Amino acid sequence: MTLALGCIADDYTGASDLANTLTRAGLRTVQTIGVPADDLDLPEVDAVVVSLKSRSIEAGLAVARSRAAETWLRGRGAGHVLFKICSTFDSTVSGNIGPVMDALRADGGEAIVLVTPAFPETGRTVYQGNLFVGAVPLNESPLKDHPLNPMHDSNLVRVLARQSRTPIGLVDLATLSRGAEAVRARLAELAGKGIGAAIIDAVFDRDLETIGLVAAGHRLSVGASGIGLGLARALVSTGKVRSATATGGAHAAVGGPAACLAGSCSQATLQQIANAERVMPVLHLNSEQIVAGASEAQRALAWARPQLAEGPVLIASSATPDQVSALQARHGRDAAGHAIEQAMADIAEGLVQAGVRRLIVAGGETSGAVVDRLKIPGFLVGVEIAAGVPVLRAVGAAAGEMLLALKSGNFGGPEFFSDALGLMR
Ligand SMILES: Nc1ncnc2c1ncn2[C@@H]1O[C@H](COP(=O)(O)OP(=O)(O)O)[C@@H](O)[C@H]1O
Ligand SMILES: O=C(O)[C@@H](O)C(=O)COP(=O)(O)O
Repeated sequence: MTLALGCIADDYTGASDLANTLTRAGLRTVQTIGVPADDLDLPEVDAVVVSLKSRSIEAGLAVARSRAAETWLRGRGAGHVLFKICSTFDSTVSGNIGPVMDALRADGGEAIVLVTPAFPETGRTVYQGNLFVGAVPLNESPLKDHPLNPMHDSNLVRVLARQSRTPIGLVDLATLSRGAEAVRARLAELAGKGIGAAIIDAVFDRDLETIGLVAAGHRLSVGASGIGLGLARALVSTGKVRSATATGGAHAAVGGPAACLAGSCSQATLQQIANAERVMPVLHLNSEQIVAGASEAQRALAWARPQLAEGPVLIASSATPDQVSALQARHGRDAAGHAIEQAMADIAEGLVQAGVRRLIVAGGETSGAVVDRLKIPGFLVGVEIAAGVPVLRAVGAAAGEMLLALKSGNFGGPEFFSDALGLMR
């Protein structure tokens, strides 16, 4: 297998979002969980997205894991590596976008790296280096209340500079609108001043195509699905990849009981859970009990098991920003998040033991904990449920044939759970 594009995603929902985008743009793509073992049977593909759970871990560990993924991808011929981050630039002052970018840049010997979280299809646009989520700047969006990495600054040049060892520059929309040569000239100018990374504006998909053409001439780029789209289109338009329809075998039905788990506390997910209450039984977990070590997972399983034959169920820990802050004030942010993620993993494991073969998980960190517990080494990409969320078919899972959907907290329409179930047969 010789890869046209190697990708390292800092969480599992983000990885499936990118794998979906690359697939739709004509690249045969597989998503792996971590660096694949040598005996994992991967199909012939153009792109591999290695999923890491590295967004919220200690920066040194995120760097080490990202480097291991990079070595594997480059070893399979990937001339370009995309470090996939969140379209809302989820990170903290200590990382992990800056430290990972710095390390991969040093490894690849890149003078300057293009960085953009723009993903216009989901309302993420960047103008003058400021990230907008829909109509509002990042710091006014629901991301200001994220349980793990609240975002309080929409100026990404500033945000990345705080995390990175290199000075950060800007390629603005006016330059971008003059085309690929103008962008290359601006990058050369910035690199000449010792600037090692540049946030690049992007508002429309056509902007991403210009960015993709320029980025494809480099060894590394950093961004969300939008830059993935640009890179994929560049690889197809320059003939480096022959456009494919879909990776074979991703679409067959698996049947069996279905369940949904929600650990995301995003506004979008809270609305989706409220709407799901009209069409399926929903259990709201007691997060205080989970953190106290009580057997909430067993209670949830006892509640779910007798109902699985009747239809799908949804189990949620999701809470409003005030409730999340109150729990964190009592137990600490990391301890609360970790305990709830592990409870979700316990529940997922129990559900699969009870026969569930179609599983929808809302939340990136939550998905990471669940997929790790289920020991799923990789996914093929199936149909798109909503922008950034495909149906995934597990490859090499301990439980055998399974379909999953890993939903970024912020993605999906108001009826996401029903929409997903309708497509996961
Ligand atoms: N009720 C709650 N109180 C505090 N934290 C919670 C609660 N429910 C879930 N969490 C934690 O919030 C985090 C949500 O992150 P994640 O799953 O990545 O969702 P998103 O995709 O919205 O970012 C996880 O660490 C999860 O365990
Ligand atoms: O780019 C995005 O917004 C998503 O692909 C993503 O990374 C999702 O992260 P979570 O919101 O933490 O699920």
